[in-house]
Amino acid sequence: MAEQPVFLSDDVVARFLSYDELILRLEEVLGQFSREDSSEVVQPVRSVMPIHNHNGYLGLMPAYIAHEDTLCTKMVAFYRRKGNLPSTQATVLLFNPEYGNVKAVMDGLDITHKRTAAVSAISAKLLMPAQSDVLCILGCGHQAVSHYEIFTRLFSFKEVRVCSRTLETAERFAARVRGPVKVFTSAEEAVRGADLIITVTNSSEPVLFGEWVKPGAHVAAVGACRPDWRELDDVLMRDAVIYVDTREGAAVESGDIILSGAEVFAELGEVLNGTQPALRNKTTVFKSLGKIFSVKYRQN
Ligand SMILES: NC(=O)C1=CN([C@@H]2O[C@H](COP(=O)(O)OP(=O)(O)OC[C@H]3O[C@@H](n4cnc5c(N)ncnc54)[C@H](O)[C@@H]3O)[C@@H](O)[C@H]2O)C=CC1
Ligand SMILES: O=C([O-])C1=[NH+]CCC1
Repeated sequence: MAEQPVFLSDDVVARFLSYDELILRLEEVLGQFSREDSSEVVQPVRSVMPIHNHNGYLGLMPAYIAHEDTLCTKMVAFYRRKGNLPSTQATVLLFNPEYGNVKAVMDGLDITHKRTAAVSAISAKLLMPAQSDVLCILGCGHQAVSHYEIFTRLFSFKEVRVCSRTLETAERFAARVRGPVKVFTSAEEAVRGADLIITVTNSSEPVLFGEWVKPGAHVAAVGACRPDWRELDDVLMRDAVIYVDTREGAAVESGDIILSGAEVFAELGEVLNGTQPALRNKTTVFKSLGKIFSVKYRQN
């Protein structure tokens, strides 16, 4: 009989996750995923089901890495709502690939926050202007915190600006993070002149407009993960070079790509593999949807 799965709570998972390890691991997996001749990393487009009564969605995200025999899935529930209820919940199951039994059940919230921020940081490493002094974060929720942590750890900015839907949320964020932050009440003022812009809102309408964006800036667009949701306007989508985590996912899930008709230039993994260039001198957008995901867990 199979052993009982272990359960790892969010605080235990948080203790195991380091940004440095995550970046190395995600660069490896993004590259493997994007190799045309490779079935090493199998990750179908997630299936997403609406939770009608609660303005939410449940997404199933299975992944299999053949060369290391890792089989796992994340289940993520995400909501568009105001107030104190959480906007995302996630659980990760790690399987024994030979028998199909579950070896570990992990709370997936910290994984979701840190993994997403780590992939955005990889996009910035590849695509942000060589001289990047000003970081602007639009949206001040959970993802904003993990993005702030990793971006200020990896890069040196002269100024970090934030703006959210309400001044109160932005001020709460500024009080929570360690380090200087300039709170703006106008998104336009926060964005103008920024070298790197991160959108981490739960908005379904554009919050970032091409007219505001400095030529050559890099945008990591993390919210708007539904085909009818937007964070970026048509002008930005038309003028920027668009990078994604997976082309198939972008074609069915990203409202910014589908509704603007923008063409995807490359997957981040293709840039990491050297098969597509990092056009650092152009205005670039990395549209993140959250696909590349895999878990290794050693019981000892
Ligand atoms: N791409 C990916 O891999 C992932 C994407 N997400 C998405 O990222 C987004 C953010 O997630 P969380 O931080 O967990 O959500 P959250 O609910 O903690 O924070 C959302 C923030 O957006 C702000 N906001 C809403 N409308 C705004 C507007 N018009 N202008 C400025 N700020 C606005 C809210 O005030 C709040 O501070 C969500 O859309 C979520 O679904 C979440 C996980 C992974
Ligand atoms: O990958 C992820 O966890 C999510 N993507 C969109 C909402 C949550």
